[in-house]
Parts: sequence; C-alpha cells; structure tokens
Amino acid sequence: MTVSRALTIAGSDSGGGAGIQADLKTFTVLGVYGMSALTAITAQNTLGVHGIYNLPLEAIEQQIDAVATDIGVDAVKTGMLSQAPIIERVAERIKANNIPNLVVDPVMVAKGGARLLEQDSQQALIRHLLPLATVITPNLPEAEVLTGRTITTVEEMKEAARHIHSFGTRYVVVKGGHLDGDALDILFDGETFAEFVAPRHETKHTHGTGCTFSAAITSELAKGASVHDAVTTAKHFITCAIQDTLGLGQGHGPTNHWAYGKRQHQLI
Ligand SMILES: Nc1ncnc2c1ncn2[C@@H]1O[C@H](COP(=O)(O)OP(=O)(O)OP(=O)(O)O)[C@@H](O)[C@H]1O
Ligand SMILES: Cc1ncc(CO)c(N)n1
Repeated sequence: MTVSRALTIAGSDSGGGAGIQADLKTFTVLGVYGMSALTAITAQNTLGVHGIYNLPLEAIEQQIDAVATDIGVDAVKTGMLSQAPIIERVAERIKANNIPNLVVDPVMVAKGGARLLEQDSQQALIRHLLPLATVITPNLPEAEVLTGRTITTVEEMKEAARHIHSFGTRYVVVKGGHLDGDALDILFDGETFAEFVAPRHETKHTHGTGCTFSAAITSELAKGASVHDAVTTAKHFITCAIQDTLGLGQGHGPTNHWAYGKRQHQLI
C-alpha cells in the first residue's frame, strides 16, 4: 500500500482546535499520513491564548530534517511561525530537503486577538517563504497586512490576490470568512480567478477554521490533486466542519473534523 505523506510545520494548540492538532486530525480524516514539526507551544483554549513558548531553531530544523530524510514528504504546510528567524530557518530546510507542494497559511492573529506573528516579521514571510510556496491562504486581515490595503469587497479581494501573487507564490486563496454574506473564497493562479462559495453558518465555533482549511488543501496536494481540486475538497471539508458543530468550550469552540468523513459515509 502506498500512502501519501503530509507534514505540518506549525504551533501546538493545547485546546486541539487549531495548529498542529487541527492539521493532524484533518490529514487523518482525508486519508493522508500526517507528520509534524512544532515551532511553538501555546497554552490555549476556546477563550484565548494564555502563553506562547517558541522552540529553539535547532529543534525546528531537526524535526523537519528527521522526517524529510527518512519518511519523505509529499506536501507540507506552514502555520504559526512567530518570528523572522523561524521563518528563515523553515524556508531554508524546506528548500534544502526539496519538499514539494508548500501551502503557507500566514497565521498572524488568533481569533481572540493574540498576536501569533511578531509585527516586524511579515517581511520575512514575503521575502523567504512566499517564493517557495505553491499556495498561500490569507484571511482578510492577513491579506490587508500583506498588501497594506483595506479589503471590504470581492473586487478588493481579487486585487489583493493579484498583489500577493506578485510576491512569487504560484496560487493565492483569499478567504472571505471575515466578510458578511456567503462564505466566499477567491483562488487566483496568476491569470484567472475561481470562486468557492458556501452558505455562512451563524456560529461562534470557528476556532481553527483557517488551519483546517489549509491542512485539507495540503492533504489533497499530497495525494496528487490539482490546486483547484484541492481547494474544492478543502472548502467542502471546512463547510461540513463548521456546520456540524461540537459546541465545546465557553468561547470560540473548535470545528468538527469528523463531519466531512461522516457525510461521505452517508453518501455511500
Ligand atoms: N461562518 C462561516 N460559515 C461558513 N464558512 C465559513 C465561516 N467562517 C469561515 N468560513 C470559511 O472557513 C474557511 C476559513 O476561513 P477564515 O477566514 O475563517 O480563516 P481564518 O480566519 O484564517 O481562521 P483561523 O484564524 O481561526 O484559523 C474559509 O473557506 C471561509 O470561507
Ligand atoms: C497554534 C495556533 N496556530 C494557529 C492559530 C490560528 O487559528 C491558533 N489559534 N493557534
């Protein structure tokens, strides 16, 4: 049996809804073998981030090298990379190990407002990681930071996608989860736009939606899907995960990573 292998380079969310935990759950449900390189440990729950402990650069590097040189990686995603030196080291190890299919989720701020990327590190992301990326998946506030422009309409999402594409990534997905109305995401390949729409579900349980969405794209790329098909599946996956809420915690609860698998079984 050959299995597809995906690696997440991201922070740990003790609450299990975002970060490494969300990524590994998503990989598993989508039938991909999941591996992890931790960049930071966060003490976190549905109410907020209570502590952030970055790991030493050597520890991050060793984890990436260990899995890449033995097990192999078909696709990789990055999540929380909180400081410029971490971004630089991660980019260097992805390049040195020739890891294909890089999905960059440019995590900057947690749902409760805590900063997960230090303010002066955005340039490092643009300079070192984006030229290696197959896809970047900013939400609206992240796209605003990357472009320096306010985004309030679908037309402005498209302009932002064009701008971010010029940093060297092959595809850009601008997520419209933070706009009103339907949950509309834009995919730009440098020439044409595609739109992915789902009905907005009224819920406060959206912790880790971005991590889960980008992990689903990574899973599908690991299996050999095109970027367009990977985003189609990821949109379906996150829509199911948001709709079929678990209702956990007192704040922004996690999404339901089983929901997509459950729905597939019901269709069989
Ligand atoms: N209430 C909702 N109903 C349906 N889809 C949603 C809703 N909120 C977000 N989405 C979808 O979820 C995906 C993730 O988008 P979102 O903008 O929430 O990411 P994010 O802000 O990076 O998440 P996080 O920072 O919590 O990880 C997108 O496909 C978006 O359209
Ligand atoms: C560890 C971690 N990564 C990413 C996010 C963004 O949702 C979060 N809240 N925590």
